[in-house]
Amino acid sequence: MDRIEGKASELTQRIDTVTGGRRMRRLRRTDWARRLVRETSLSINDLIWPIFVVDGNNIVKPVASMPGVHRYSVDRAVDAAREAADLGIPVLALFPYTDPSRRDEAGSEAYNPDNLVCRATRAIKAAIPDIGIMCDVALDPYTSHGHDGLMEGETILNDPTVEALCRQALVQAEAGCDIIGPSDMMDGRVSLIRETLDGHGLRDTLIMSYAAKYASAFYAPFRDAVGSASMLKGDKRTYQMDYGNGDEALREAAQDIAEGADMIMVKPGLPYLDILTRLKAEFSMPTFAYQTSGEYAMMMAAVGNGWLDEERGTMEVLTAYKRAGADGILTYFAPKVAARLKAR
Ligand SMILES: NCc1[nH]cc(CCC(=O)O)c1CC(=O)O
Ligand SMILES: [Mg+2]
Repeated sequence: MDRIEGKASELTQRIDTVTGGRRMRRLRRTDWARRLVRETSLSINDLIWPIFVVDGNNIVKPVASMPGVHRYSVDRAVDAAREAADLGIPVLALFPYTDPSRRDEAGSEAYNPDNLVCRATRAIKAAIPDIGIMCDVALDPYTSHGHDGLMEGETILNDPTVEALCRQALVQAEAGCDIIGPSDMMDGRVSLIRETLDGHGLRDTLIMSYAAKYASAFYAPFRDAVGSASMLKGDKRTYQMDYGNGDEALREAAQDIAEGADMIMVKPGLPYLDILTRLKAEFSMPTFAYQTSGEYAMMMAAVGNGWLDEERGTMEVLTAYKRAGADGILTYFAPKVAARLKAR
């Protein structure tokens, strides 16, 4: 009775008046309450781990601009896949480092059925059949000019590139790749890739299109990792999207979905969370985000300097991706995050 009749101080009365007595901090007081009302949680099932593969044997070679990230020879990529499967990571995305000697103007190594990515796919599938394998479709790891498409003078040709991409997707799918990820941003490629796969009886191979892929400064360390940084002449702004545009991402995604994409992706991630939210709200498709090499490098540089706590930083950022609408995230932090989530 005392408490009910007890008079709060004048300050408390004023705060009760402005808040209507609804004190927001009540739900934040304890760990159990915070966990109870948390709207979004990150799980191991949300993670796709991109790894770099390289020719040779028993090689695990660090990528200088991405502390903690390595290039693996096929045998060691199989070990990485086993580690990923043991952690419960659903999918591994493979990217090849291609020696300059294997590159040409046409990027023809892209559709060599025995190229590095196909060999890695076959080896991983044979050893660990239950992990999903995703392969990038774009010519940049294979071209001597570092572009995603075929070049004529200064122009990146759309239609002849699409033909090459179809051949690339086919050798990857035939090698056992589960998810084809066209990252090239040519027009019409999703539909022609679907047609090619179906025409070869590969109706179960999934397509995750890089639907909204922006011309970004945040790919720089990746280009180092696949060896195209020093090759690249000019930039990719005639095919990747302009970072000032949001509506265009909706039109891009609408096209890719109409053409048969099973899943769509936004890339980069952190500077484009608004795009992620809009695409998820508009299309209700399985929607993914790529936490790019530049985002990874930025965070790891701060971690290396002692300016950012890696565990807290990664959990916060990856959860933010999910809150924004991502069903999953391609992230170089995947194995570390999965190990921490598993240990909880
Ligand atoms: N088409 C190639 C490709 N696929 C994925 C990335 C970037 C990945 C990353 O930065 O982590 C790129 C680079 C680019 O478009 O130049
Ligand atoms: Mg498109």
